[in-house]
Amino acid sequence: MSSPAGATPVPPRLRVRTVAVPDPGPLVALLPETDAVAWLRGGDGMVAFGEVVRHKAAGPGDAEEWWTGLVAESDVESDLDVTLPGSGLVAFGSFVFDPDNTAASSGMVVPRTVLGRRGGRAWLTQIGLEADEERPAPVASTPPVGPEGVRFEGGSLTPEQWRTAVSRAVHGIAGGLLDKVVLARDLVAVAQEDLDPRWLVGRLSETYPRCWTYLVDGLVGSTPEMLIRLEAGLATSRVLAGTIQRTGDGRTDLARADALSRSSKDLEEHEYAVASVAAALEPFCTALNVPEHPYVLELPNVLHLASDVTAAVAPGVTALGLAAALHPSAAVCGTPTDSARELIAGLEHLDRERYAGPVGWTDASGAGEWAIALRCGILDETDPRRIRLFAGCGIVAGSDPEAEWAEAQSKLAPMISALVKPALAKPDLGRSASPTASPDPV
Ligand SMILES: C=C(O[C@@H]1C=C(C(=O)O)C=C[C@H]1O)C(=O)O
Repeated sequence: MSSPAGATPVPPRLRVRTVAVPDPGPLVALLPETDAVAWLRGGDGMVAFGEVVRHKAAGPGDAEEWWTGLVAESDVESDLDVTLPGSGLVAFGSFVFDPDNTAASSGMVVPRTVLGRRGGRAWLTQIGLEADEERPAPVASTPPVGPEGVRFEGGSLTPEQWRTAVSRAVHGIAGGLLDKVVLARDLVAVAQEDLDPRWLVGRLSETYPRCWTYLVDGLVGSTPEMLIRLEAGLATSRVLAGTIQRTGDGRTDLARADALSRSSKDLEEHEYAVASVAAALEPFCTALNVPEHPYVLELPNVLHLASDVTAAVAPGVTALGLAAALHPSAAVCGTPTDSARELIAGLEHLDRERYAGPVGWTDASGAGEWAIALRCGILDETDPRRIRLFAGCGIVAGSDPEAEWAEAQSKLAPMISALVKPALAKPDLGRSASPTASPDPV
């Protein structure tokens, strides 16, 4: 079932049943071969399958309106003794980066079956139209198959053209046109056989347990950046900007983390991103906490400057509503937003589609998580052997095109490693290499 963007059809009546279940083991092993949805982090999360309702949304704001109507019409029963975010009625979605410059579309899907785990509790939700019969519980499917013979094709710009685009952006910044712009590039991977997204989800979630690994409508990746998570009135945004590649040598990486936390170029780039998130959150909050200094987030491939912005939100505010207000942040677009968006359209020569847009889920209470779709690829709908990978870099006055190229390459590494056997990525050490480390509350 679907509804065109902009129309307001009568929402269907949904019957939703959530029951507590014994620990189902690794969630990723339960993904079916088709119609699979995944949202995983450190063993917790949700896997979902089947499709009861689909909504082609114009953006998160329109999706919020549609969702409110659907929730009002649904009949939800749960035997859980506590309310677990994500249990009961839930929808997953992904949104394009720039609706004015894409051939792709945004959408939300209500799955038929959801298996979730959080903090040692597991649940099963089954969703159907009122007239539907009871469905049997899911059974494990065949094991995922790794890709063979993957080759890579160049993206929409050659390396030289992309570096020239970066130089032009630096020039524009020096000329006072704008302060920061994020430029992305793409790379196409082609396997000998159809790609199995479950394999990619498995590899990504295993290698990047501190990131949010997602699979929604052929968009697959593992992002370290949380646009907005809302739970029990508390909103959290993990803002990243400012990056340095890891070398694999502990001492060198420690020195790099130290250098990153003192780099004026990276701190400036970070400041724009934090300011954009704080300004967008402000109207929805009763209290807002913006850390004064970033910490260094350590991932297997890169180190990032990171700030966790937290806010107490006013009653009635939802995760989707906040995502609508926050996207696009300066972490993936630039400052000022409109000039950056215009420059991106002029310089990138790339349809970002859903790369760098919000991806995540909402539940009936309005709680949810909307991450920024980074470190990802979009499976080709017409040729399932192909996937387009994306990565971008924040460009400020002090950016060097050669260094930005290398940075984008290291941001492509998670997807490239997941596609190419055996594993290339190093394990996540699960701690910060930074002398300015802070705990990991998100
Ligand atoms: C744009 C990407 O990443 C963003 C840009 C960063 C940077 O320029 O330092 C860091 C994290 C993200 O906010 C990407 O991964 O594609």
